[in-house]
Amino acid sequence: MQHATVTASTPRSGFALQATGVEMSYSGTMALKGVDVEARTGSIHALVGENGAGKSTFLGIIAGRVVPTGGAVRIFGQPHAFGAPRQARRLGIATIYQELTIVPALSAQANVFLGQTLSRVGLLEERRMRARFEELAAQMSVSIRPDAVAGRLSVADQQMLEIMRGVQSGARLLLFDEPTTSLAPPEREALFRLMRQMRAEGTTMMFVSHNLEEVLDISDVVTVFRDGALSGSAPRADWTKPALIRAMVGHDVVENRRIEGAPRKPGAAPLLIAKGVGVPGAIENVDLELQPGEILGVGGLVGSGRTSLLRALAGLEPRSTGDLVVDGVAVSWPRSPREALKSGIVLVPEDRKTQGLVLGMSAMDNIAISRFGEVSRFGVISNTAMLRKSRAVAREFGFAENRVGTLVRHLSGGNQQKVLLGKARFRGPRILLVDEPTRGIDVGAKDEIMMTLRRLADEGLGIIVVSSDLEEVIAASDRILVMSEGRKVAEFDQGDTPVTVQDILTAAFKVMTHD
Ligand SMILES: Nc1ncnc2c1ncn2[C@@H]1O[C@H](COP(=O)(O)OP(=O)(O)OP(=O)(O)O)[C@@H](O)[C@H]1O
Repeated sequence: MQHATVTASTPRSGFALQATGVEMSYSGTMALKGVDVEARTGSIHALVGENGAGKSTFLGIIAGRVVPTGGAVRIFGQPHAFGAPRQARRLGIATIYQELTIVPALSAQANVFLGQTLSRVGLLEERRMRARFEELAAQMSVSIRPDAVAGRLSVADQQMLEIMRGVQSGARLLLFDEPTTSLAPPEREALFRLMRQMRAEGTTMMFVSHNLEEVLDISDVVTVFRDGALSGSAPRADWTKPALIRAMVGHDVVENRRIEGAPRKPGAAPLLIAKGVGVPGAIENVDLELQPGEILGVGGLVGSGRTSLLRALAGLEPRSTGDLVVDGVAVSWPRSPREALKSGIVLVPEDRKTQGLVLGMSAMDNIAISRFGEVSRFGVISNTAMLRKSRAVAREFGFAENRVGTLVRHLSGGNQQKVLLGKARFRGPRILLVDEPTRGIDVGAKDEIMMTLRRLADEGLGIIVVSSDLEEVIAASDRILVMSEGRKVAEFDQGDTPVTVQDILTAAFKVMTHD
C-alpha cells in the first residue's frame, strides 16, 4: 500500500534525488567541488570516502540544513529549498545523525516522537504512540523501555532511538549519517532487516558509512567521494572492497591487520590490577590485570557493560566500587576523572560531542586545555608552545597539522575523533582507556590510529580498548576480555592462539543462553 502511495506522488523520473554540480565552500575550504548524485526511488545508496571528503556536507545539503554555494537538487522531481529543514521534512526527508540529537531529559518514547503530533497528544494518542514504539522496538530487536530516561541509555540505545525516530517520521527519503558505528552485530542486522523492508515499501535511503563490508552488504549503489569530488559511482555489483578502498584513498589498505607489539617481558609486574569492579545495575565483580606495554581488548555485545567498566576505572561512575592497584601500590578507588588521572588513568570517551570536546574551541585549545602547565610559563600561556605541542600530538593520530587552529565544530566527525585521541594523549596517561577509538574513522586512518596505540604501548603505556568492531579488537589486542550481561565471561591470550570473532561471540552468548 505504502509503495503505491509513494509511486503515485513520485514523478515519472523515478528519482528520489537528483543533485547536479553541488558545490560547497566554507570560507575558502571547498568541501564539495561540484558533485552529481542520483538516487532512484526505493533504493539504498551508500556514500563513502575518507574523513573530510564531504559526505556529511552533502547529506546536510539534502537535509536542508546546509545551503550550498552552487548547484541544484531535485527531490522527487521538485526543486529543493536549500537551508529550510522544515521544508525538507515536508518533501519527505528525514535525517538520522551521526552525532546524536537525543534530548537527554526526555523519555525514550518522547524522543522517538519528538516534533511530531505532539499538539494532539491525548490519552489515545499516548496509547498509539506507546504501541507504535513497542512495535518499532520489536522490529529492531531492542529492549528499551518507553519511559526510560533517554540520557541514561547507552550510546547504542540512543542511536537506536535516533533511528526509530527517523523511521517513525514516515519519510520517503531517509538520510543516515553513520548509523551503525556504535552497534554490535545483532543490532546492525536488525537495522539492515528494517532497511530492506522499508526499501521494499518504496522508501529511498542514502547512508554514509566507513564500514565497507556493510556498504557492500546493504547498498544498491555506492558513490565514492574523494576530497570533495566524485571519484566513482556504480551499482553494488560493480564494486569490490579493494576497488572501493582505491577509489577512496588512492592506494590499497589492508584492513584490520594484526599489529604485534614488542615482545612482552615475562613476569613483568602488572601496571594495573582491578578487582571486584562493580557498577550498580551495570557490571558486577569484574577482575582485570594490565601489563605495561600491553593492549587489552574488551569484547562483548552492546549492553554487556564494556563502557561501564571503562567509565568506572576512569572515575566517571560515582557509585562504582572495587580495589585498585597501580604499579604495585594500592590506591583508593577513583571517584572523579581527576583522581583517576592522579593514578595515571585517562579515558577517551565514546561520545565525543557531549563528553569529550568543546565544539566552540579550536582543535589546538581542546588538546592543550587539559594541561596548561605544559604550555605555559609562570602562569602565562605560550601560544608558540601550544601550537608546537598540539601539532605534535595531532600528527601522531593522523590529523592534519595545519588544521589545529580550526574550530572543532567545523571539523568532520572523523577528524574530531582524532583530536579527542590527541587530547587524551596530551594528558600524559600511563593507562589509556579507549572507548570506540575508530568510531567514524575512515579505513586508512583506522590503521594509522591502531598503529599509534601500539606504538604508545611499546613505549610502556597500558591500553584498554573497547570496540564494537570485534575484528578490530582481535587485530589490536594482546589479550581479550569478553563481557556479557555485566560480567567477565572469558579471557583469551592471543600469545597462545589467535582468537576469532566466533570465539568471542560464543563466549558472550553462552552465558546469555544459560541464564
Ligand atoms: N561548518 C563548517 N565550517 C567550516 N568547514 C566545515 C564545516 N563543516 C564541514 N567543514 C569542512 O568541510 C570538509 C568536509 O567535511 P564533511 O564533514 O562533509 O566530511 P565527511 O566526509 O563527512 O567526513 P567524516 O567521514 O570524517 O565524517 C572538511 O574539511 C570540514 O572540515
